Amino acid sequence: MTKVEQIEKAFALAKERYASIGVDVDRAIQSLRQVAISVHCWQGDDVAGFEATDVALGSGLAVTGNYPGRARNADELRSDLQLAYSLIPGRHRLNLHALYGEFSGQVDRDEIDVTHFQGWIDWARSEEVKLDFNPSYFSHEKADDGFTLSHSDSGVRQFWIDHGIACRKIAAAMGGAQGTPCVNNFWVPDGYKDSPACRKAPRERLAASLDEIFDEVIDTDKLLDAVECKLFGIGSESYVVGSHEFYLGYAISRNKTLCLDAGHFHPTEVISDKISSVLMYVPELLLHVSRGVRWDSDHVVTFSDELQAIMQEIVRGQYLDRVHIGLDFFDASINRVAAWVIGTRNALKALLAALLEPTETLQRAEREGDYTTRLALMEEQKMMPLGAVWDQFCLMSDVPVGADWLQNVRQYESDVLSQRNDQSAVV
Ligand SMILES: C[C@H](O)[C@H](O)[C@@H](O)C(=O)CO
Ligand SMILES: [Mn+2]
Repeated sequence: MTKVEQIEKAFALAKERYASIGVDVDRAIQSLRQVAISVHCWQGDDVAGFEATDVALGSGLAVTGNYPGRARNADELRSDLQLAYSLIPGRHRLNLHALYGEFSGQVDRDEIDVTHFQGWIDWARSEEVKLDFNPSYFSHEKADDGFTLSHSDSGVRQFWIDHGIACRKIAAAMGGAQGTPCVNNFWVPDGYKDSPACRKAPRERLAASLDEIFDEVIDTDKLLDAVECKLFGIGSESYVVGSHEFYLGYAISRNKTLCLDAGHFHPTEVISDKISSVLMYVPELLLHVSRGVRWDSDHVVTFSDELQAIMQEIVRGQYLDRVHIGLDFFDASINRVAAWVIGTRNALKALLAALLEPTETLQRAEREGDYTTRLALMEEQKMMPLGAVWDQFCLMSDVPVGADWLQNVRQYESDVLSQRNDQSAVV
C-alpha cells in the first residue's frame, strides 16, 4: 500500500469512529479550512526589523539563541515565510510590525507611511496573504527609559502618539487593499522596575494618548484596533502601565478589540479561562498564542494542554468569527522557519481536535449534572484518531504529511539559510 493509500484508509476508519460519537469529520475540516492564523513576522529575524539603525532589542523583549540564517531584509523574510506557508495547511495571514518597513535611509517612527509597506502589500496580494499590523513601541532611543505613550514628557509622548496615528493609517491602507480588516495591535511596554510612587498618572496619560491616536474614526471594514496588556516584563517587574485591568476597561469603554497574550499573565493563570468572560463585554478578541516557560519566554507553541484548552473554548463557545488567532513566539535556538511551521501546525492541530469534539454531548452531560459522563468522554476523546484526520487534511491541502516537511526545511537550510553567513543588515 502506498503512503497516500494508507492515509486515506486510516482517514476512512477515523471518519467512522468519529461518526459513531456523533461528530461530522467533513464539517470539522470545512470549518478548519476557513481559519486563517496570523503568523508573526518577527520569528524570522529575532524581532530585529529593517530600520537603518542598530538599536538593540529592548523594552523587556529578549530572544535567545544564535541559530544561523536569520532573515536580514524583507526579501529574505518573505522568502522564508513563503517556505513556511507552503508547509502549513490552509491559507494564513501575516502579522507585520512597523519596524519591518522597507526604508531607504533613516525614517523615524513618527514619519513612516504606507509607501514603506508597499512591497509587503504587493507581495501579500500576489501570495494571497492578508496582513495584520502593529506599531512598534520598543527598540528605539525614545523608548530607552521604559516609557513611551505614558511618558511624563509631552514631547516624547507626542512622538509616540504620531507613531500610533501613522500605523493606523498604514493598517487601514492594508485593510483597504486586501478587502478585509487589518488588525492593528498596540502593545506598549511602559512600566517601572521598582515600586512606583504613583501608579495613577502614567495610566491616565496612556489612556489620553490612546484616545488621541484613536480619535480619527476609521471604518472597521478596513481596520480593527486592538490593545494588548502585560503583567510584567524584564525591567518592568513591579508595574506595567497597560495592565490587564487597564486594557479590559479601555477596550470595553472604547469598543476596541482586546488582545490576550498567553504569556502575559501569572504563570499559573491561563487565557483559555478568560475568553468567554471578555467576549461578554468586548466585540472581538485577538489572541497572541505563545508559550511561556516560567515567564513570558515566548517559546514555540507546542500541542500543550493550554493550547488545546484555548481552541476548545473558541469552538465550544462558537466564537470563531469573533476571535483572531495570532501567534507570538521567537526562538533563535532552532531553525526559524521550522519554528513557524511547528507552532502554526500545532495551533491548527489543536483547533482540529476541538472541532472534532462531541461538544453537544459533553455540554448536555454537564447540563444534566452528569459529570461522570463528562469526564469519561473528555478523557476517551484524547484517544480518538485525530492524527488520521490531520494527515488527511495535510494531504488534501497539498502540504507534507507528518514530519516530511522537515526535509524541505533542511534543504532550504543548506541551499539558502547557510549562505547567510554575514548577519549584519543586507539591504
Ligand atoms: C513583538 C510583539 O509585539 C510583542 O511580542 C508583544 O506582542 C508582546 O507580547 C510583548 O511581550
Ligand atoms: Mn504578544
